[in-house]
Amino acid sequence: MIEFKHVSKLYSNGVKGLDDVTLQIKQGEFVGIIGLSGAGKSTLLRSINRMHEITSGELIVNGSEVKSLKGIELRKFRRSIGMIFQSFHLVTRTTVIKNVLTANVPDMPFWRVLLGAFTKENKIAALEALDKVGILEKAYIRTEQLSGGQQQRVALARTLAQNPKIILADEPVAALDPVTAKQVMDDFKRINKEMNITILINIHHVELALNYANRIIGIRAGKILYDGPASEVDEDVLNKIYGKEITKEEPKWESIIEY
Ligand SMILES: Nc1ncnc2c1ncn2[C@@H]1O[C@H](COP(=O)(O)OP(=O)(O)OP(=O)(O)O)[C@@H](O)[C@H]1O
Repeated sequence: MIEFKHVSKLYSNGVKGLDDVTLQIKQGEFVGIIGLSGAGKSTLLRSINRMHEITSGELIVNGSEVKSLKGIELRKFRRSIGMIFQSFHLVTRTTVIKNVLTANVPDMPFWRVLLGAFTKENKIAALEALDKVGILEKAYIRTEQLSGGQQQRVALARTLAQNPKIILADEPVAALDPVTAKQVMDDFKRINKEMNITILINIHHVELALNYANRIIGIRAGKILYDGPASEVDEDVLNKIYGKEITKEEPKWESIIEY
């Protein structure tokens, strides 16, 4: 359970990243966070694993008050939350499996890290994670030889190898073409359903958000303007979030519906 109670985030330049946010997200939910550029989507997402510090209010994640975590506790907490970025964050000069195995580094003795001596269990877990995202056969290929979509799947496998309860994905498909974006969203959906991992995705593409997420959080200037089922997001809700005329079906995404 993720619980925001009257959470605000004031950046040092005076910008309100979050403005009195109160919401609860239960284990296993698939949430799409939408809003204009600069609305506060990343701030909301990144406050959950304390990449951003909140300035007031209370944020409780799986029973831990995020603000008060320190040292080993904070590291352990962060390990229970996977993070996926738009730009994959992989070491492309090395193999796919080595990238996935790096998920274990924080728990390994230093000598093992130095020697790159991963245990048999680590390797099996890495291969299982690659299997879950459908790219097991790429395990021993250099990562740079993979397409953008495949690289995002490697990033997802690395996160899964960490056994997270929550995955935070910050614009995970923004750098991908529409067809590949849909495939990566399918991976998120499957992982959410089969493993009951909570998924929170920041996403610019409204139609993708509505098709994949069960719940939509619409944010504007740090304030939550909509929080409810994806099925109830209509054009009035979108106008409120975006402050302009916007339709549910953006033309450029039409092609992938039929794909
Ligand atoms: N480190 C920072 N220092 C000062 N202001 C910041 C910082 N990070 C973000 N902001 C400001 O806080 C507001 C919310 O930013 P945030 O990155 O959360 O928005 P976003 O909705 O994720 O935008 P985008 O879709 O462009 O990524 C913006 O006005 C932004 O300029």
